[in-house]
Amino acid sequence: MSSSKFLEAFRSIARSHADTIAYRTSREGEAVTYGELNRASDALAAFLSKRAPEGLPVVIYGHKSSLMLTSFLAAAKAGVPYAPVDVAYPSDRIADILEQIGQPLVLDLSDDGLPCAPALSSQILDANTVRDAAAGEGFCDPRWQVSGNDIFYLLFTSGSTGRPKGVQMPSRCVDAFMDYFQKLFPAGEDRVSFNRVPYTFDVSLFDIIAGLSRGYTLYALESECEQSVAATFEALHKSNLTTWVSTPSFIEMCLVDPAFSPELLPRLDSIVLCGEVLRNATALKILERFPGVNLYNTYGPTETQAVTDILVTRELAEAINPLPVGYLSPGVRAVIRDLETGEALGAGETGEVYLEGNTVSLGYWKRPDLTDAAFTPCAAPDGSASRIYKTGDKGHLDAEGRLFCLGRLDFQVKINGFRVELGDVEQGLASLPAVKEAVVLPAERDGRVTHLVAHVLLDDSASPRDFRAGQKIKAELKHALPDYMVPKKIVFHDEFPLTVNGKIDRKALAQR
Ligand SMILES: Nc1ncnc2c1ncn2[C@@H]1O[C@H](COP(=O)(O)OP(=O)(O)OP(=O)(O)O)[C@@H](O)[C@H]1O
Repeated sequence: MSSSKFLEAFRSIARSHADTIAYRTSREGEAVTYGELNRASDALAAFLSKRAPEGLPVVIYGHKSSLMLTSFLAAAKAGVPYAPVDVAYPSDRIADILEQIGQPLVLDLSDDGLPCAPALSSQILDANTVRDAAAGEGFCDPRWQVSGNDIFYLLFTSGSTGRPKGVQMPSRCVDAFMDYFQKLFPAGEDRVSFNRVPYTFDVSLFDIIAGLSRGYTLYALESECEQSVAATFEALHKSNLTTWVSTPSFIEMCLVDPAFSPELLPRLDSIVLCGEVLRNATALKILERFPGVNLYNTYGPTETQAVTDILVTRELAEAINPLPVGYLSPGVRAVIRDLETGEALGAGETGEVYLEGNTVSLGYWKRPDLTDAAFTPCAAPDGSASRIYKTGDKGHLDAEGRLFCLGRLDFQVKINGFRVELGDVEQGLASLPAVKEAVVLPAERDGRVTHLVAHVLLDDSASPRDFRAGQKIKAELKHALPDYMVPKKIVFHDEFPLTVNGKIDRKALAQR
């Protein structure tokens, strides 16, 4: 009988470490053990196996809670794909997702209820109904569980580049991800990982898949804590964290406060970052603040899950700028293709990154057009059917096989006929001594880019942020970049807005 390696690993931990806490929050007394999580997800799986419409994913709507985790596990045990939807999503986006899936069963685990028409779902079950089912005695047949090419989860991309697309991730890919990334989650007593990232963002799979298969306690922040840095720090103080998981932007926000230190997190020994560029300055600051910690840069689009990792040392961060995103997981291969000809390029040559291997998704839910545009069928080394994913990222491999991601190709614009990489302008700005970080956005009129706007954080937050400061930055930038790449407008900020996933929110910045 084929099975899910992840579920087997989780069940085995639940037997050997039944009393270990699997999930807890900063709220006193809010915790669930591995034994309880296993039992509750078995009972809910029995319920879902009768209630979930055949062939459709079940939508799990809510934020962070043990009931969310119970529901994910229950769906996988029942052989039903799950699609997490976060309460932070706007209602039209939620409606779009329900419509795209097509009348799914919805587990509404939110406090305020689903903010869109009930007619978009076949049935909506509230948190109390789900809790009652999870507290029941239903028998969970191990033969129901997802395995092989069965869809384990359906994650909708953020839609920053258009309408959200449902990435279908098969069970065998989740197993391959677990097999590889368990190494960042070494077994040990009382290991605690930071469950900060929303479940709708694939970076959360580090703690859900690698963490839960290793007996880690996932530590989540209550929603109220997420609203302020002071409350976040108070919660972190109670966390006992050993393993940090977040985007670089989120840890940068924490680093601004000197209280973010080993005194706050005395047990922290690993930091896993993913989802965005890890700047050298940030890496060095982390290593200075947390001496002895293992800092990992990891990379991967939702369509492939994370596929690279590298231990970032002080030596590496001082020697190579920008930092590599890492070595590829052994089941995955990267090919760099020329942007014009599509030809495969050699080491050191920059082009578009294509990924192929055992964690590449099957494509988008009910969108064969988009799937065909981004995925090419191919044969895996063992002869089985596989796919190559066209990432839309610019990058190169070095002679050692390390991958470098140099930004998204859709961050490329044309101004007066000149092709400009926004990432190159951002790097030019960030290399000026006065600039800590920069995001460059195109300003458009009638569908044409007229000029660039630079959004800037200054290294010294006390220095003046007036017209003259902007002129000075532009003058300095002209030494490094051609005139057409120099932004016309400089906007200073205290901090950049972040998306719910913890990435810099470029859409929100464009409104400022
Ligand atoms: N370590 C990293 N360094 C640099 N860039 C990274 C890193 N990790 C991820 N990325 C970027 O994030 C992308 C993956 O993020 P994600 O799948 O969330 O898509 P997105 O482009 O942010 O938004 P959307 O959901 O709209 O597609 C990668 O393709 C890459 O551009």
